[in-house]
Amino acid sequence: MKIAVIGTGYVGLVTGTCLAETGNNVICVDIDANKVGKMQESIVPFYEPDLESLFKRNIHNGTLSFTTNLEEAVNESLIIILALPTPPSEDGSADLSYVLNTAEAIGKLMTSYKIIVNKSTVPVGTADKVRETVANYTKHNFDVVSNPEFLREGVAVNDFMKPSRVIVGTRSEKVKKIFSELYAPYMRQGERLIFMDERSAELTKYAANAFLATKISFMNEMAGLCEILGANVEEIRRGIGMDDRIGKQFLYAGVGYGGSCFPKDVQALAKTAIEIGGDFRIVDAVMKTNYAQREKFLDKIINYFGANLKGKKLAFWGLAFKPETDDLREAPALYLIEELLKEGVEIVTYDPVAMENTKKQLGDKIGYAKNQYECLEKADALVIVTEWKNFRNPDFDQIAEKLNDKVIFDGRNLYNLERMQELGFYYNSIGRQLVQPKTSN
Ligand SMILES: NC(=O)C1=CN([C@@H]2O[C@H](COP(=O)(O)OP(=O)(O)OC[C@H]3O[C@@H](n4cnc5c(N)ncnc54)[C@H](O)[C@@H]3O)[C@@H](O)[C@H]2O)C=CC1
Ligand SMILES: O=C(O)[C@H]1O[C@H](OP(=O)(O)OP(=O)(O)OC[C@H]2O[C@@H](n3ccc(=O)[nH]c3=O)[C@H](O)[C@@H]2O)[C@H](O)[C@@H](O)[C@@H]1O
Repeated sequence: MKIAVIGTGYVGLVTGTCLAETGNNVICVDIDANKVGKMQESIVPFYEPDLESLFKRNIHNGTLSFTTNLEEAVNESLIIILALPTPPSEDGSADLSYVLNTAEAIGKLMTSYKIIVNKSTVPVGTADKVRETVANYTKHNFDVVSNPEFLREGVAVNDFMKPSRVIVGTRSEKVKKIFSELYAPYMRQGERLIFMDERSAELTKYAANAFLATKISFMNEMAGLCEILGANVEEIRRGIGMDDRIGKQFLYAGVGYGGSCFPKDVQALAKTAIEIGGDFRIVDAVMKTNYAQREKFLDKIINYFGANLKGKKLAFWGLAFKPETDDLREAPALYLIEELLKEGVEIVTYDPVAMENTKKQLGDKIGYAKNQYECLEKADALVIVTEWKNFRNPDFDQIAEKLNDKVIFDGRNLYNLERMQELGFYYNSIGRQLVQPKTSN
């Protein structure tokens, strides 16, 4: 099928590449000429594991191409997928200007029947707004489909190629037939393809993200209880996760969820509830807990140093909002760094892939180490914010040797408490007992 994907971010480029991989002809459009130039030279413009080989293969095969020219893409395609940003507006609702401006442009440019697909995360009623907008500018027939995306950064290709489900919001039988064919290569006998009305599809996306965020905030609250009651949140996680009704995933306590989606989508859902005259009390609590969680972690560091905080040097392992991505949007590390800088703390960081993006944001306000051990040189404590694999089993002798004091604040519970006790570290993690070096008397 001939497909245009508008917006080549994490969602658009992965979608375009994976659709090309199964034999479609995909033309990707982006407003950012610099980015398009890179992609035309076969350079993937961001870090996403497993994307590059598919991306290069399909460019080479001629099934994947890039342009800044929307008209060309609209003319050549039957299906036009919008994978555009929907950032939070000042009041917390989703900003639909990218989607609606593009809908207007498509309406003006189209010269035959098109299927306009919304893959961006958008509030209920957006499909209707897109339909109205396009209709204002064209006399040609078209359908508008809500096809929310559930991929995760870091495993995006796998999530697209083997989706847990694909939601297609449409009432058109013609579109259902076309989408059954389009998604057939990614389905096991089609049982994961779910058709519903557009409004339900739009709300399903928010329900999924808000529910996952709720699991995380629940566990973060539980971690707070564990610290006071002398329990271990990792045992609670294992103990409840074995129950299939609860499930093992998204039960990891930490420094609070970040990323470009959970914070904005949970907030947008709360805003939707307010707009219709109600409120969504659970979602409000989820947001509060999430912000409190990173503040609590910050307080642990501040309280440890007390009056001596100013002038201390801290080593940060991890900057991205989660491992396997260079995305810093709403990354808890950035919040912690900004707050500690205000306290006069010196910060040196290491992240396997997010350093370049961090430099763009923070410049020389912080230091950037070549590797995780250089980062520790003469620091007063190590702060772990992202659970990259290479932080999981480090050389503790080097850590002890390089740090001024054997002090670790671990926002991701990477290490075993007994081991840290044996090694003589001060080790402050999440929802587990504080480990302090034994004092000899
Ligand atoms: N990042 C993720 O993991 C997921 C994101 N989503 C949703 O998908 C949507 C897109 O998200 P991301 O891919 O993260 O965004 P992104 O910010 O990574 O990429 C958006 C792209 O659109 C381009 N763009 C902006 N205006 C344009 C225009 N008028 N014409 C053509 N291109 C334009 C930008 O230059 C950029 O390359 C959002 O609604 C998001 O909530 C949904 C599922 C997962
Ligand atoms: O709408 C979106 O954009 C996407 O948002 C999330 O994907 P993503 O933001 O890439 O990352 P997640 O793996 O969900 O992690 C989000 C945040 O939650 C945190 N998290 C996750 C799981 C957990 O148990 N504990 C926890 O603190 C992570 O550290 C991270 O900061 C969803 O998982 C995707 O299904 C969805 O498509």
